[in-house]
Amino acid sequence: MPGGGQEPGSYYVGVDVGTGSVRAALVDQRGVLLAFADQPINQWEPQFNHHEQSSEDIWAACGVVTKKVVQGIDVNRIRGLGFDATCSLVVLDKQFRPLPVNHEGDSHRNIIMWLDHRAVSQVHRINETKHGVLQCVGGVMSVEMQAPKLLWLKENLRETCWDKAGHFFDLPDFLSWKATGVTARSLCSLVCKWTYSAEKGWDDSFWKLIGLEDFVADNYSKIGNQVLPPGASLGNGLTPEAARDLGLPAGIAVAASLIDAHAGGLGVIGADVRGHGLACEGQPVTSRLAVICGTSSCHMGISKDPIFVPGVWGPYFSAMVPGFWLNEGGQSVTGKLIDHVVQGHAAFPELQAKATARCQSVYAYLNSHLDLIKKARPVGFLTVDLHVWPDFHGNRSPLADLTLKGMVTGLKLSQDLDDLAILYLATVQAIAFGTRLIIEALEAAGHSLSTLFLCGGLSKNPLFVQMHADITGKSEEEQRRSLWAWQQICPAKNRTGLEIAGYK
Ligand SMILES: Nc1ncnc2c1ncn2[C@@H]1O[C@H](COP(=O)(O)OP(=O)(O)O)[C@@H](O)[C@H]1O
Ligand SMILES: O=C(CO)[C@H](O)[C@H](O)COP(=O)(O)O
Repeated sequence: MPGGGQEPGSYYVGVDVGTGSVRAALVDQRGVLLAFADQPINQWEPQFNHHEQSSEDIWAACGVVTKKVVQGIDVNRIRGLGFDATCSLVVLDKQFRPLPVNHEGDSHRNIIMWLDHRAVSQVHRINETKHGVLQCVGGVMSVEMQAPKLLWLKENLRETCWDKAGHFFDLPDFLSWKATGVTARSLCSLVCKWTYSAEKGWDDSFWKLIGLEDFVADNYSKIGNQVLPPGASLGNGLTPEAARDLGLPAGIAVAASLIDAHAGGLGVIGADVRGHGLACEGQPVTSRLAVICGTSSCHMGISKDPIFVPGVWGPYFSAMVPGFWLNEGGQSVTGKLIDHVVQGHAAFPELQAKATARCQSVYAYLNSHLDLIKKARPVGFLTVDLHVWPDFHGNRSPLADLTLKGMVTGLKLSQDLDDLAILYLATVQAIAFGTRLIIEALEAAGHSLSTLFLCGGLSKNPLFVQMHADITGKSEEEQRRSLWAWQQICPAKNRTGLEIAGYK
């Protein structure tokens, strides 16, 4: 039984729907992690830049992981459930059934994923309007946000999808609806991805100007006209049907959701750093930058007053830490880019065989291989003749240019394991330089940052963490002490951390 020893008073379940998998955690009332489970989810790429998922597939995966983490406990001690997910667009008809977001008419694939870049002409036209709401997303709307995708559906799938649609959800809000039957949306998703304003609500002039006056006409019922702060309790809690699906007791409290990067940012930015002799101890929470690095990387910086950073999303009020403004930098593909570069190399089969023989991940093997070939100088010098520009999927921040492409200079005729290891290193360094570019943009606009706090899959890669310290750090002393890789988020410590920083 998880947690052993003294029976805690209460349990809480958190579900994190990432790009590649669904994860669930069971924690007690102190925030101590008691159990963890993950379950892969399907992704479809029917054509280049079209990325789709299934809401039914994701909900089923949620049930697999929640049932696993509550095995062996008294489920009647479970007090609450919360969801976070990627900001993908879920489409349902008026009876809440999935609708196809593809030309094949496959309604099982009813999600346009966050990294989908199909709506290029739509987002170009939206940005050409120079409408005022664009000042809340760094001046340029991303093709990955919801308005361009909604316009694409109206212009391309009018009969098979748009005219039949009853509900458009951000994925985190779909999950809380599925759990409670409540269609209220979270302030987090609507403010960050839909142009909703916490103080003014929807801006009719924006939706009319871009050709989506449909939403204004029905008072935004399809995209949400009841908005709650993240963490607010929804309706009567978990419905009996959802309780059966998830293996949890009906009626437990279900929280209004968060986008995945915002949940990771909230968990990390308030980390309790006392007693580690770190430079950031006693520094304000606004001097911390949370970097949620997985398939993508999201750079979450908060401030007491709004800061406009050209090319960086936000400023968003109370979208992550209540009472604070949020700026979100980002790199659309980081883990995905490293996987793409490594798996596409001619020496990958040899790498895979050697890593398997050593019972290591390919990244652990590559990291040790780099140490083997680095000779006398620090490993970072191995790429003195090889450089990567990482914008293989456009530049999210701070250049905010979806047309940019990736680049590699310094290639030779050889394609052996050494070449693969050095190309992998150059890619990791390029991503760290991208983070440095985002930090410089944030600081030029008014942020004062001293420490990076990493979480997500890439924070398990010591080379990725070290290159971020080396490339973004200010001095040798600060480099060693300034980066705090928080791989195991423990809410109890973070709650204490937020109290340290003076924020309850
Ligand atoms: N132990 C590890 N070492 C190196 N890279 C890792 C490790 N674990 C996960 N990753 C990378 O992190 C990315 C997935 O990040 P994760 O946060 O787990 O998922 P998601 O993006 O779905 O939220 C993938 O690119 C994967 O290769
Ligand atoms: O835009 C987002 C957050 O604002 C996406 O949800 C995020 O970039 C995807 O996260 P991950 O890389 O963990 O799958």
